[in-house]
Amino acid sequence: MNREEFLASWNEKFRPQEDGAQLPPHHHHCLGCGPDNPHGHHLTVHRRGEEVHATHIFDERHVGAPGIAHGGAVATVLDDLFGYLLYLTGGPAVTRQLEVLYASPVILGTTYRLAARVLRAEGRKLYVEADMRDVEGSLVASAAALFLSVDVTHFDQGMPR
Ligand SMILES: CCCCCCCCCCCCCC(=O)SCCNC(=O)CCNC(=O)[C@H](O)C(C)(C)COP(=O)(O)OP(=O)(O)OC[C@H]1O[C@@H](n2cnc3c(N)ncnc32)[C@H](O)[C@@H]1OP(=O)(O)O
Repeated sequence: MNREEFLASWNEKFRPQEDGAQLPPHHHHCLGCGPDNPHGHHLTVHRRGEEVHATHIFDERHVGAPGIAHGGAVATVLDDLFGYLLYLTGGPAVTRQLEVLYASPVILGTTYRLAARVLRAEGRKLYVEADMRDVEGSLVASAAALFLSVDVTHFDQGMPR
């Protein structure tokens, strides 16, 4: 896929998405959600009203302390989930600042439920928050982030020359 096709395919993702819809991966090799990334989390995300929701199980590829997910892997999933809110806000943005609260260990092989929402938008700034809970509903992690909207040409910086 050349540069023009790549950027066009991303623009296409920002069409309005119905409530309940499964949202498209950012791209096929995205670490958070790309189906073709063997090291990735393969996150599957749905729109639920004005939130985005996912269910996730961390595995041995994400290990930190034995049997427990690495904090960076947890942050990756939360950050990627924030990236799905962009389908609701309607345009590309990138993480400028991310803060994660680790409330309790995230156990490998265990199902967790994640939800993210936009708190407010101020010009280019998008303030977002997310939580991750076990199936009983107890909080295991939460995150707050500032995303800044960018033009699609921002992503040109990473395109092969
Ligand atoms: C086609 C699209 C595809 C979409 C897919 C995308 C998702 C991909 C997958 C998603 C995966 C998940 C996501 C990922 O992994 S995204 C990947 C990780 N993130 C990045 O790579 C971003 C790297 N950073 C940058 O490129 C630049 O810093 C950006 C572009 C973000 C801003 O550089 P720029 O030069 O443009 O901006 P600025 O410095 O003039 O600042 C602008 C304004 O912001 C204010 N400000 C700054 N900091 C703070 C702060 N902490 N609290 C409050 N305010 C703050 C600042 O004062 C100013 O305000 P004002 O003076 O204007 O009022």
